Order: sequence, then structure tokens, then C-alpha cells
Amino acid sequence: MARAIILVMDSFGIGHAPDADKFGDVPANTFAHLAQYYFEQTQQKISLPNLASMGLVDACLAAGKETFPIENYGLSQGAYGYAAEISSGKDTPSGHWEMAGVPVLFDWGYFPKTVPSFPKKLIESINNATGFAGVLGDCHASGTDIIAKLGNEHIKTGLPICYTSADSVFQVAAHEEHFGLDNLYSYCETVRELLDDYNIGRVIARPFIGENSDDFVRTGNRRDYSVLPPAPTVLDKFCQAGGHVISVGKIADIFAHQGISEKTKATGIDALVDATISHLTSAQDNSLIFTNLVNFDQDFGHRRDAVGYAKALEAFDKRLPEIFAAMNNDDVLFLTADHGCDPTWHGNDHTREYVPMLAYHHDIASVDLGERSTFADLGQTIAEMFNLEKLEYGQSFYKNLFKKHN
Ligand SMILES: O=P(O)(O)O[C@H]1O[C@H](CO)[C@@H](O)[C@H]1O
Ligand SMILES: [Mn+2]
Ligand SMILES: [Mn+2]
Repeated sequence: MARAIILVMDSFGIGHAPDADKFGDVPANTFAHLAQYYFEQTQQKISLPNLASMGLVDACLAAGKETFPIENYGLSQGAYGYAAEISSGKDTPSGHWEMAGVPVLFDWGYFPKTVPSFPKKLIESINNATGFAGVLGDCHASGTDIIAKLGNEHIKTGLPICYTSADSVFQVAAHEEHFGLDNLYSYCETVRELLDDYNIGRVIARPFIGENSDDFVRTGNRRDYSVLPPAPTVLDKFCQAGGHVISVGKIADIFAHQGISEKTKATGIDALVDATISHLTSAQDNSLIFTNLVNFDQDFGHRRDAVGYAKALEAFDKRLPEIFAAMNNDDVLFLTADHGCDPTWHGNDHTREYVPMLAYHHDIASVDLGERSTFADLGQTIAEMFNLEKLEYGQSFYKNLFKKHN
């Protein structure tokens, strides 16, 4: 029996989605624009030989319909396509749940872009439940900007920094030592309970260290408190059928720990790839290794750092042969993303984009999977691969992966 590996390159969009106008995101294109910007800044073309051989460049050219500078690359050897999202939001849980077969067709609650942003009644109930006198922030913000701005006041007053974004989130930044990590986590757990009436997808604990605004830096101890997906995902079905789901990175948090058999956390793309490879060398048959590479989004997309994003892609690309080498003959690797976050775009929020839908196994022939109308095609493919009951959403492309070589 085979194993499947899903690598989610968090925020790696490849062209504005058909409904991007509703989000004000025409013509965002995370990949094409970061490659263009990288070339303008460094006079070097981005070089991604392994991703390109999987079909990434062809997928992006078809999805984004714009050319961009890229180092010479050969013919695609894998299965490649691009997928649009049917979920109402362009957030991380919606993207992941949809790829696991459960799109979010309801509207999340959001906090307005006003100051204060959070309802007075909510903040009062948080203060009452936690015993804190108030919160700092209470606005839309970039997480790194707001700790630089309010970190000193936070240390002085002991009050948590609470902020949000265009996503359905309530984020809490607090100093790991002065405020304490456990205190931050329990504060977030309390907030999570109080948010149920507001239909908010996630509370995120954002711990940081450092002693002043020049050197405050967020740590790897981020924790996401998500609501449960609205229906059983392919992960739940796979576990029920005796499969083993291994979460690497924040996958378990995103699925509210449901449909997960085992989890490993790691900080940074290299460490996340290391953990993935380590599981690949030991995972039993009938396993799904599901990895989220959050740093593309968190460290580069939201930070609007196109050059950093390009370099991180090149570094990740160099690691792919190690992943291929750790795969058995009947294993299948899927590579995709959960939304876009164009680092050349205005503001610091996600962008509504197509995502790559790439697949690889040792005997794969080049196959164009074309445009996929939902990320759920991935979940449906996993369902077919492991002989699970068909999911409600998505079209499987499993059989296309075994096309004969020309
Ligand atoms: O600016 P930071 O704290 O990284 O926050 C970003 O991360 C959250 C989750 O993707 C988004 O809602 C966005 O606000
Ligand atoms: Mn994401
Ligand atoms: Mn994000």
C-alpha cells in the first residue's frame, strides 16, 4: 500500500482567481510578481529546476497568463495543473479544509478595519474572563509592525496586544518571558471560547522575544486555535478507514486536531522539510504525511518581502530531490498552496489566487491536469488513492497520474 505526501507551500498563489475582482485582487500573482521583482532587484532570474520539472512554471503560465523571468528550465515531467477556490474566504483554514474536501461555503465573521476593531462587548467579556484590565492594539495590523510599535508598552503595562486582519482572526501577541508562554496560551483559549458567537475562524497566539522595538522577534511557538471544519474531511475518513495521518507544522492546529494520528512541529522551511523526510523514511504504508510550509506566507508574503520569498523558494527547490529520494515506488507527492499572498501587492493581506496542483511519483509521465475548479480535487484524489468513499466535492485526477509514457 502506498503513502501520500501533501506539501502546502503556504500562500504560493500562481495567478489571480476567476473571482479575484470580488476581493480587489486583480491582477495579483504571487509567483510571477515575486520572480519579476527579484529579477529587477538582483538582475538574476529565479532558478527552480526541480519545481519547474514538476510542472510549476507551465501551471503558472497557464493560470496567470503572464510571463516572468525564470532561469532556463526543461520540459515538465510531472502532473501539473492549477486550482481555483470555491470557499468564501481566502484564509488558511478555508484553503486547507477545501483541499481536504470540505470547502467553506458560509461566510466567516470578520472584524472591521476601524479603531477600535473589536466590539466593546467582546473586549469587556475577555477582560472579565481573563482578569486583565484591557488590551493594546485593537486594530488591523501586521504582526511584526505591531510588536515593534507596542512591544515596549506591552512589557511596561503587562497588557496583551490584540489585533486582526482581513482574515477571520483574533491574534494575540505577547512576550514569551514577560507575559509568559503559558499565560498567552491560556489567554487565547479563553478568547477562543468567547468568540463562538462571532463566527471567527481562528485565534492565533503570537509569542515574541527581545527587549526593545529594534529586536523584538516572533518565535516558533505560534499556536492556532481553529474551529472544527464544518464536515468530516478526507483526513477523518482516512483515519476511520485505518489510515495514519501525520501532521507536520501547523496542519494539526488548522484541522483543530481532528483527523490527525500524529504530529510534529518544526520552525522554518528547512526544519519542516527535515521533519517531512524523517517521517517519509519511517511512515508505515497507508499513511498521509501532510506538511504546511508556513514561512512562505508568514515571513515573506505578509511581510511583502519578494526577494526573501524568491530566495526561500530557491532553497526549498534544492531540498526536493531529498524528498523524491525518500519516496517509495508507490508513494505520491502532491504540492499545492492554500491561497496567495503576493509580496508585491498593497497592504499585507492574502490575495485570491489560483494555486498550483502538482503531483509526482517515480514513474510519472508528463500530464497537464489543466484548470481545476476547486481545491477539493486534491481531497477527492486522495480518497480514490486510498479507496475511500467518494467525497461530496471535487473531481479526482488520480487516474491521470498513471498515464503511459510516450
Ligand atoms: O501579520 P501577521 O501577524 O503575520 O498575521 C497574518 O497571519 C495571519 C494568518 O495567516 C493573517 O491573518 C495575517 O494577519
Ligand atoms: Mn495560509
Ligand atoms: Mn497568512
